[in-house]
Amino acid sequence: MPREAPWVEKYRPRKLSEIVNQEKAIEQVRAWVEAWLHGNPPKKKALILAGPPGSGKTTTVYALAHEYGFEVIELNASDERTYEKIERYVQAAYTMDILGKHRKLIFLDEADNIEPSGAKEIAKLIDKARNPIIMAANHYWEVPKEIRAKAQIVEYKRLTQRDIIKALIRILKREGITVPKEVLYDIAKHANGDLRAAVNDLQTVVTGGVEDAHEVLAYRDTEKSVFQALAQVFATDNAKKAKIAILGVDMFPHELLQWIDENVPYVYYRPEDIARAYEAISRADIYLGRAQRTGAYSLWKYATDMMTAGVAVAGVKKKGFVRIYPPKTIKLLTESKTERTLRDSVVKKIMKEMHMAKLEALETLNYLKAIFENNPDMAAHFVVYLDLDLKEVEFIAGDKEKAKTIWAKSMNIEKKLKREGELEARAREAGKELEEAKEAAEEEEAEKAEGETEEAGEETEEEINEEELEKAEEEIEPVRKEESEKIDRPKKKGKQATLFDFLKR
Ligand SMILES: Nc1ncnc2c1ncn2[C@@H]1O[C@H](COP(=O)(O)OP(=O)(O)OP(=O)(O)O)[C@@H](O)[C@H]1O
Repeated sequence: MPREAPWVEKYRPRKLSEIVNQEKAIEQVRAWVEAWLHGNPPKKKALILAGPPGSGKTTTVYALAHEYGFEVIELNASDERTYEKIERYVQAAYTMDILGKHRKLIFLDEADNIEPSGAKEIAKLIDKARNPIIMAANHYWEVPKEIRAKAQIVEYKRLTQRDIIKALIRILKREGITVPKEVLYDIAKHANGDLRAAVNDLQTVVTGGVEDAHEVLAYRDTEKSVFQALAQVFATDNAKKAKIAILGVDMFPHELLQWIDENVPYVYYRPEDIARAYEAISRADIYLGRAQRTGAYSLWKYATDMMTAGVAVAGVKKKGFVRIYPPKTIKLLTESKTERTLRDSVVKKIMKEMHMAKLEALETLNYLKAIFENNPDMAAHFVVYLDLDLKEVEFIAGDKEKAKTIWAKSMNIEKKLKREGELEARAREAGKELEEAKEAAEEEEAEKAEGETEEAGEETEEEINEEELEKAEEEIEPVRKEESEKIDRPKKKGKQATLFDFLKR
């Protein structure tokens, strides 16, 4: 069955006037481009359209080209050969030539991704440009400053939920379909100002059946970045772009692998391409297995490179809209949500108690899983140290029976610690008594030396003092003994504690 064109392309506005709620930006772009066309190139020969994803920047460039008769030369800023390519085009005449070819407009997307090393050269090219250069960026301040200095900024607003709903209704009318109002509200809310995300969600919901809409959107909310990241991985043939796409996805590599694994057959259609993609996946799987067995987590990087870049370049992709499916192995939505919540709460505890950054804490959690699986005694110490609850222990151990054993052991440690606390208090008390007895004895000694007391009285008092001393010594002895047997706990506060603090013991 041929796949339908993505609605984000099908319904991309062709005219500047159709672009929603960016009037001021459009006005600035028009004035700038008209200056070029009137033979009076603006002082700043480049524009930076800056604003959130899915707010209409790319759409503006193409609508502008359409209205004013430009040919768009689209270049990607992260491409290593960008400089060479721009150089080729900036010097081309911008007026229509006698063969009736279009004027050229250079569009440099992701200008916040330009290699800093090339920024100076590109800035020089802007000075020499004979064609309009328009750049787009989500983060204006991440565009290299040499380039910012040469370009005029045009700001794009984040679209409101109202703008998004209006745009979605327009699409539905043209498709001749209706969708319940609540679903539209839900989509607009989840989109967070990104109309591209909203249109993709609408198409997903309509294709998959409106009855599942709420579930799909809820899933999408928690897994937002993975849907977006995978759509990017599967849309590119560029290894570097595929690797960059998954940065910031809050997931372990083996989870991500399941997602990629699930979606390969929907992206490729030729058997040899599917085989190549699975070859990359199985190599990633081998790296992950090795990392798990040996603890060499640096292998994660190779694994993620294989599953992203390796899969992205595996062959010819199907054309059109890519719907990303969640892996079947992550069964019920609720289950995965609970697991995620548990994982987050454990990671937070590791970060707090061990003074670690999130990434490090995630890695530590991996070690903890191995410890909980193989060494219940050590695991029990971690339970106490991190103040984990039973659910969290079950999550880390991955097995209810193991979790019970660890939990019972941790209770014993808690009890011991509690006794230790009491003993410490008693030792402090006994120490105090000992001090007092010593002081009294010393006083006595001094009095005796001065010969100011009677012999009989001296003896009685001396006997009492010695008795007190002995009693106090007796009391303190078991406390000292217990003290020396006390469980060693790594210091909680101050310097970052590592797993090695435990493993060294
Ligand atoms: N202001 C808008 N008016 C109408 N449609 C819009 C608007 N903004 C975005 N869209 C729609 O959303 C989709 C994505 O828009 P566009 O490619 O222009 O986003 P962008 O701002 O360039 O995002 P990014 O920074 O991610 O490249 C397009 O299909 C377009 O139809």
